Amino acid sequence: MSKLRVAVLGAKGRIGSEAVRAVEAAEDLELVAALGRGDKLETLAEQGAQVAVELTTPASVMGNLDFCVRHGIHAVVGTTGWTEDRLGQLRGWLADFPGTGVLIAPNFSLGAVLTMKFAQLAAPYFESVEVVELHHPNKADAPSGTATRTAQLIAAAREQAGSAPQPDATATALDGARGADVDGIPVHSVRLRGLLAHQEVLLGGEGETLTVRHDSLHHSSFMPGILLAARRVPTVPGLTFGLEHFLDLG
Ligand SMILES: NC(=O)C1=CN([C@@H]2O[C@H](COP(=O)(O)OP(=O)(O)OC[C@H]3O[C@@H](n4cnc5c(N)ncnc54)[C@H](O)[C@@H]3O)[C@@H](O)[C@H]2O)C=CC1
Ligand SMILES: O=C(O)C1=N[C@H](C(=O)O)C[C@H](O)C1
Repeated sequence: MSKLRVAVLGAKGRIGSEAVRAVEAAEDLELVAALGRGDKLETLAEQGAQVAVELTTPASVMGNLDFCVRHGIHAVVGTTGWTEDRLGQLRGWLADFPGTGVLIAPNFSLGAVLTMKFAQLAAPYFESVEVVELHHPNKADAPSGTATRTAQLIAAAREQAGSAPQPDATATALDGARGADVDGIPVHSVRLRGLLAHQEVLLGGEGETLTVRHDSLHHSSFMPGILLAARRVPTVPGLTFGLEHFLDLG
């Protein structure tokens, strides 16, 4: 059986370099390109890449995906910075190339995907919900893509359940003291040497709290999800947001 031809974009980065090793080690995948900043995207077409794993920066991801979609190269995207505007633009490109699949995963680790699911499930049953994400200090964006997505899912679950607004008597606060507001859910970002990627969802009700916590201790935690997505994305045309849809947890 022929191997799936995979390229990695952002191949010299923290997660990209781990992805290069993971693709090389997978018996059913062939690494046909490993591109860093400044390398020519044409290499993807020249090398016959079928799937591009995009792990770059919010500033680079749209240009890379524009190229991939126009060349019928499926994409698995871990890069953060997704807004409704960007998603709309990407959907527009995909509409012109209907056979092409793009998966955007705010987080490729199974534990993080389950954290989001558990938080979404629990959110309507508690009066208060806040998200704390903790990352290495080299991370460029805050809040994390995972925390943003988690808060959006929590907010949607609470709206659907008709939950009351969260109790909060704060009358004065220093800027930032109550975190960022993502769809009404406070999200707090910690940047600390020694950490990699961690998240807690704190839920509070009368006389009880529930904490859902996940820790990525090494970039290897993201690799099974990336490999699964690379294998699956050619069979799922259009835009998919969230690895849970490829895990049948959707
Ligand atoms: N979805 C997930 O599970 C995960 C997502 N991420 C996200 O992935 C992205 C990268 O994270 P890190 O590896 O920590 O950052 P990093 O800064 O270590 O790596 C990014 C790399 O992309 C390169 N790059 C920039 N523009 C490029 C272009 N046009 N073509 C090719 N390479 C380009 C940079 O030179 C750098 O080597 C971030 O947005 C981060 O939040 C990180 C870990 C897990
Ligand atoms: O930059 C990181 O490291 C990570 N980025 C993603 C995010 O912003 O959620 C995924 C994970 O948290 C690691």
